[in-house]
Amino acid sequence: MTTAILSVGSNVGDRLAHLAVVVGGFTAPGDHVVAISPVYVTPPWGGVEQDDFYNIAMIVTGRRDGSSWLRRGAELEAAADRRRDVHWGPRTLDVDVIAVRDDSGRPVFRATDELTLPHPRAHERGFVLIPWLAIDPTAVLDLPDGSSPAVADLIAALNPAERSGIETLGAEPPWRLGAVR
Ligand SMILES: Nc1ncnc2c1ncn2[C@@H]1O[C@H](COP(=O)(O)OP(=O)(O)OP(=O)(O)O)[C@@H](O)[C@H]1O
Ligand SMILES: Nc1nc2c(c(=O)[nH]1)N=C(CO)CN2
Repeated sequence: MTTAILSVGSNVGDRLAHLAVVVGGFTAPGDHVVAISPVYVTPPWGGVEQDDFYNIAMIVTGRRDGSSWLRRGAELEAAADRRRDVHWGPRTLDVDVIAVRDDSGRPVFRATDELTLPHPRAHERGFVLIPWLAIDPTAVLDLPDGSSPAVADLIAALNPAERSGIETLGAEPPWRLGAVR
């Protein structure tokens, strides 16, 4: 049994419906959605001019290792007709595995092209950190060097430009809001 933090984003088509594919997508025996953040409207990160994203963070548990969380994310991306065109460009659905813990709560580290854990750019992305903090106010990002910066401190350390413009969506999403654990 592992616990994963997922970051989910969409900026093409029906953004809420695409996020809902992931919210409802952990149906295998043993999978459990522990928490879902509010939906945040976030300006595009990474320098490509494109529409705003809707982003959420989720905490999920299941009988999966890191690769299996990544594979399930890719299946759900495919269900939303995700195409890989422009690097950091527009997409119907993107599922990133931010961090994984084993059943003893120990962080899982990986450094392969297929899967790097924790996600190597998580610490610099307001669209990942702000939703994550909303469902786990004591969250830390365990790093391979042994440090564990608090997500709240990583947000405080962001360039204000990386933080500004990230707002919760006013409308209620089509699933139950908030931390569910
Ligand atoms: N922690 C991770 N979460 C998701 N994908 C990862 C991770 N580590 C490595 N990858 C690999 O990254 C590849 C490219 O992913 P993708 O096309 O979604 O990149 P991106 O979302 O454009 O950029 P970024 O990786 O910066 O979020 C995937 O095929 C996957 O194998
Ligand atoms: N705001 C925002 N910007 C992004 C996002 C995202 O999910 N949200 N995903 C990207 C590719 O991983 C690139 N840029």
